[in-house]
Amino acid sequence: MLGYHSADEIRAAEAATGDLLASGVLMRRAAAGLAGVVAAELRARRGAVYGSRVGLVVGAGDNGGDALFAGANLRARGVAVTAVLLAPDRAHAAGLAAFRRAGGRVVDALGHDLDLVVDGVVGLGGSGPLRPAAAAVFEHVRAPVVAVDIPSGVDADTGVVHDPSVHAAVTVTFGARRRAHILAADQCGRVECVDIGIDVPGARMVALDDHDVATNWPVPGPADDKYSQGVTGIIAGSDRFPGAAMLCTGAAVAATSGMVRYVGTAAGDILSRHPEVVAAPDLDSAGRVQAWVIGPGAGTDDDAADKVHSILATDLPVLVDADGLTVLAAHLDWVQQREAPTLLTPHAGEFARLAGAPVGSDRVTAVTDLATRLGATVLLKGRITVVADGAGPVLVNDAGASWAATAGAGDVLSGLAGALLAAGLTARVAAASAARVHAHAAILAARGDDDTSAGAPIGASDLLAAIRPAIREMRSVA
Ligand SMILES: NC(=O)C1=CN([C@@H]2O[C@H](COP(=O)(O)OP(=O)(O)OC[C@H]3O[C@@H](n4cnc5c(N)ncnc54)[C@H](O)[C@@H]3O)[C@@H](O)[C@H]2O)[C@@H](O)CC1
Ligand SMILES: Nc1ncnc2c1ncn2[C@@H]1O[C@H](COP(=O)(O)OP(=O)(O)O)[C@@H](O)[C@H]1O
Ligand SMILES: [K+]
Repeated sequence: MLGYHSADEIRAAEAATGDLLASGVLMRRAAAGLAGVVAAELRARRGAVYGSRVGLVVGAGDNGGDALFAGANLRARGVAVTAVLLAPDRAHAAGLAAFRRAGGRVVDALGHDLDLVVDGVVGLGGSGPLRPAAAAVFEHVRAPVVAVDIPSGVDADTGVVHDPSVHAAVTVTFGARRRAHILAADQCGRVECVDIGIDVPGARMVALDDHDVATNWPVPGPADDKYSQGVTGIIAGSDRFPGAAMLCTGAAVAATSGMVRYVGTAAGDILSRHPEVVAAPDLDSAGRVQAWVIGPGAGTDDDAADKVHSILATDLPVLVDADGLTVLAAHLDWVQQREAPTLLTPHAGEFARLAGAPVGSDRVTAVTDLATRLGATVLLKGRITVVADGAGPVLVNDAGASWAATAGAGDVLSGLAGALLAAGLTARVAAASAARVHAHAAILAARGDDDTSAGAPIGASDLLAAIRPAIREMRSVA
């Protein structure tokens, strides 16, 4: 599990070091770590550090100070280092002196023959987009960028990527990861965290890793039978959308052992593809389950609404998705009154219906607020999945690729997460674990049989077929 911290948490941890901060020791450590990563990057990209060319873009604060001290360190390793100072009068004085002493050159514009560019414009102190002077410099940069702390123009806490902003190949951070490092993962590139000897508190934002997912994933034990592992109930599909029921039910079958029950009009299609599913025409004859998934392709008419109401009136864990969420938007009290766990899995449009306003740029706060208001766990879909229950740390998952942005992929996700709920995982862990396996399955499906493949577009059926391989791969690391 990796933690991600807010700018305030980092600043407090730095301040708590007292002298180390005031004397500049923290900055020297940060700069030494930064120079080490830049050197390793040069070695990897061109085979040698000595004789390579690095450009620094230096802002007015300590972020620029890090870059200048690192520049001095790189000079000592035989790197030709030039620096553009965006605010020459306010550049970090000690850093600039060290840089000059080491033979670094201050220039008006970066050369075109650089091996790497270091973005030391702004870090935690930044706000808004890159300002025009900085943007003008980066407009001509073709070399890969190593960002100091955070790519400039990216908000440290919300991960909002302003325009313009820096797109980094590598981001080097200090002491602990910032929230932007996962919320704007694509903009940050590879993130390297350098130890500078600060103590950060437990993170309020975390990401499960493959090992966490694998150890939580329910698999049958010696004493298990088909009932003991939790039976998943699925209410999905309609005459218009039978496919949603197939995808959702198929995902639940693939996710866990035990049993999946299905209620709805797509029973014929489902049984022909998944004969292990136990289907029933209505709720009364459905049999017992340990968690329900309701909504994918299920329609929004009165009958569909009645079903959502009845299911939410049970004391079982319930996952509501898709059409179920549209129904729910007019009856939020059905969720607010519940004692049992409720997991809602909206995409941005469904989120806006539930919350009464668009997600906005601060996705984490928006999801946390809705979860708190409803007393439910909310999973907001997208490249970066955000899961909040208003109580514990927010769980975030970076899909790492966007192949899952395809119709029906959400139905697969709800089947997966619902099966984990039925197996007894908490709503937050079920949601985050499902998101991670779903994302990995999308990558495997896009890659096909060829490990080296750059990938090709997939449909949700391909994603479904890759669920088991994804679980296998994750379990093999645990
Ligand atoms: N405090 C410490 O001891 C340490 C701080 N460190 C570095 O210090 C950074 C924080 O330094 P500061 O608090 O001085 O702040 P920054 O250097 O991040 O930014 C402050 C400066 O950037 C300007 N600025 C703000 N937004 C801008 C934008 N969008 N475009 C262009 N310029 C903009 C501001 O006017 C201000 O002059 C961290 O991110 C980290 O890189 C590290 O050296 C680790 C130790
Ligand atoms: N840009 C993206 N990158 C990665 N995954 C994405 C992206 N956009 C959407 N997804 C994922 O794909 C699925 C889409 O779900 P959804 O929008 O509900 O589609 P549908 O209702 O057609 O199934 C979700 O699991 C979501 O997290
Ligand atoms: K930066």
